[in-house]
Amino acid sequence: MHRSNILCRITGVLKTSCSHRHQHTNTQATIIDGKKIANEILKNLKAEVEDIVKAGKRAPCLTAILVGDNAASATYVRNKMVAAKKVGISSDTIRLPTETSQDKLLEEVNKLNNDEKVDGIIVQLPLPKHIDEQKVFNSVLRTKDVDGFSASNFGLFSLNMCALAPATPLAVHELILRTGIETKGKNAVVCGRSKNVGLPIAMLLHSDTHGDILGMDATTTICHRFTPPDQLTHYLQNADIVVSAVGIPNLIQAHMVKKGACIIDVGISHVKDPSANQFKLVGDVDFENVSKVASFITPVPGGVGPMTVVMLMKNTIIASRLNSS
Ligand SMILES: Nc1nc(=O)c2c([nH]1)NC[C@@H]1CN(c3ccc(C(=O)N[C@@H](CCC(=O)O)C(=O)O)cc3)C=[N+]21
Ligand SMILES: [Mg+2]
Repeated sequence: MHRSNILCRITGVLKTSCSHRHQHTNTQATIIDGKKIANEILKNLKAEVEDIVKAGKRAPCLTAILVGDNAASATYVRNKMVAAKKVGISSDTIRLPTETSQDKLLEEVNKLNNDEKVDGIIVQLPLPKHIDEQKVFNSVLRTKDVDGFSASNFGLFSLNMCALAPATPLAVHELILRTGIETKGKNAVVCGRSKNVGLPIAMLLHSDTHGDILGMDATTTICHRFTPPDQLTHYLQNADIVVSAVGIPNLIQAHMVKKGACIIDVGISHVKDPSANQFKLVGDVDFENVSKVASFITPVPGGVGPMTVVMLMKNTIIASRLNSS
């Protein structure tokens, strides 16, 4: 009984996607301007913070812990602090040396857990090799875990029960939503299976949209390092939505992409720019060529990155409500 229902549904999906196959004649995808959308949302968040302050409460507060001297991490944390300032969230960065012991880091997190003035805690990744990242994330108080990386938040998220979901998946969700494309019953492929990014993105794409649940009802496939190249191409050619979070420049090429697909590029790689003799930021997607096949595409930089920062601000505001009630 159940099985035949499922088969009917699958057949229905196949019929629909064949008869409505996109006849794209335009040659250029719409570029999703993550930076612009991020700035719009930041304005709304600023108004929310103003309301909190008007109600006589202190402004939400975000504290980041940055271990070591990774230049990229310092940039991302700086971007988060700039965004916090824009919306009126107070913020602080605790810098610890690379050789900081795990116990010392856990102690720092615990201090912030117990500090009533701190609403959100970020422990910036990557951490030095001698530290167990998941152990540190699990030590962050659930209601202050604005990254949503703790086992308790991840578990709740998987069950559609969470208050604090991870920021990059939320960013991807929001960008897809704002394209206005249909996601229900569409084929989505996520490249990359990291616990912080790829897996929770797949969780949002596949899950249902009942009530306040943030799902997208897409048929979702996760590809990863053990997906053979020909299979990766096979899955991608059938995908209406592609989210790539791998960190391999030009992994996603035009011939692999279905015409009219929506492409969300979460990759971040720093590659040497031969013309300027400096490093530049690139995603996983061959942007120039894929944008001739896709219907929507995010640029790197200026796509998912700025939206991730915004979602972190949104989580900090949610956390401030959780912590004051
Ligand atoms: N605990 C933790 N939480 C994170 O959310 C987290 C993390 N660790 N570790 C690293 C990744 C990466 N990440 C980014 C944030 C902002 C940009 C961003 O602002 N990107 C800009 C440009 C950045 C630049 O100029 O280099 C853009 O794409 O336009 C990118 C990436 C958050 N992460
Ligand atoms: Mg980006």
